[in-house]
Amino acid sequence: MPSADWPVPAVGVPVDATVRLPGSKSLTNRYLVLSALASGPSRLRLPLRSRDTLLMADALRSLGATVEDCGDDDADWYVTPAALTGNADVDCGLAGTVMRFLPAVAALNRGTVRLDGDEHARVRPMGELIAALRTLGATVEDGGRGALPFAVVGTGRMPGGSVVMDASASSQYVSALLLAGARYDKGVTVHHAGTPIPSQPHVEMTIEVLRDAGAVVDDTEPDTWSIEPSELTPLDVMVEPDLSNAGPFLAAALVTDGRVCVPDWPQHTTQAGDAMRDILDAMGADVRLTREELTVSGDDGISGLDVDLHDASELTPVVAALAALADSPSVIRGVAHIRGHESDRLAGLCAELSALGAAVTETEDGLAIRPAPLHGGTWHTYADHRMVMAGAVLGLAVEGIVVEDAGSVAKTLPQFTEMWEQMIGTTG
Ligand SMILES: O=C(O)C1=C[C@@H](OP(=O)(O)O)[C@@H](O)[C@H](O)C1
Ligand SMILES: C=C(OP(=O)(O)O)C(=O)O
Repeated sequence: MPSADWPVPAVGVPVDATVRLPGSKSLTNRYLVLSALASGPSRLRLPLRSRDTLLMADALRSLGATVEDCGDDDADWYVTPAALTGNADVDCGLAGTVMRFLPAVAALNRGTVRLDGDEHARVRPMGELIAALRTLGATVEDGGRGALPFAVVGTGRMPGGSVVMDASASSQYVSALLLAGARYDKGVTVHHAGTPIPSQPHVEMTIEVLRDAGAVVDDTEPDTWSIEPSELTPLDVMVEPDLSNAGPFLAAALVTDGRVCVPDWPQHTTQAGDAMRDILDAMGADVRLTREELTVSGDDGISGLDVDLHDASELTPVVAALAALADSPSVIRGVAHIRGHESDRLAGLCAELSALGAAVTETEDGLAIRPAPLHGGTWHTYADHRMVMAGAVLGLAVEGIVVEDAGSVAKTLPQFTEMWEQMIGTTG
């Protein structure tokens, strides 16, 4: 994995490849948290091993849980919970799931947990979650910043109860309180008050995995979620492939008029990345899902589209790259909050696509992209894995794209550049 610049290999012929994706980041980190809070050991089969999930495993270890390799090729994780106790320093890296989920777990710990992360992690939104944790009974020392770094000072139990918060900056605030909430004395009721919560499928994912662990969750009222206090049962789960990480590979089929097949695409899933099937279809691909695999084929260019990515905002960089290569203009809406993702994705995509020759306008909640002939150049990535993936998609069609700091893709897919080169290498 290059940590420096990556000249994206151009491809002269249609790709024709089967690409097997490692496990979902969002599922792996939820399963890790639930396993560490469960009443006995759990087994996670084929979890994702990437920077975000390794940081989560380390964070839970520092609170007392054991996370060990097991299974064929040591590909699985065996997680043994323990009483959460002691003082710890947690590195959140740039992982939203660690910086949001872990404080809600740390509130159950007896001792002080100090959390910090990458430079950009310190500007990712946290304030509403910190305030909500305080309302539910936690002591959080943040020097009034409402952001990393901060410390959670725990007594070994957390009262819980009801809280109103504005989760319009990130669905992860709601997921965090629910994931830990079954272990709070009174459980948790969260009511969201604000503009519509983004990335709603991720909340549905949280509820689904909690129910798998025996939790009782009420989601019948709009914008309100309640979890009863209860034990969590140990898990034995196979982690689905990461469908958001599949996005750039599937996009390659459309860009090159080729064919890309992803085995084990789930028939039912709460992963937001599943939305890529409809997006690719709307952009002109032939998309077929069978029990065994998803196959995407392109054969006649790329159509622009008008799409609301509020529910699947992590797909924005790759969809924007496709839009810049399309035959007609596109509008991406509903993603104002991704200014608070790993980088300010709206500003970054606008600057980088414009620098290659596209006509891009940043709107209040998205991007308007008018394709134009693109030229090569450095694609800056702002330490953002999905910017690396977007640069790779552009490089399929535009000669001379150099993706800066491609190593940051390790956040969710350390093997990305090797997989990409292999996909191109399997071309006929
Ligand atoms: O809970 C999760 O696993 C995630 C929730 C979403 O966050 P936001 O609600 O902040 O968009 C998503 O974009 C992120 O990649 C993963
Ligand atoms: C937004 C993302 O990640 P997170 O918020 O989990 O760091 C992402 O993976 O696109």
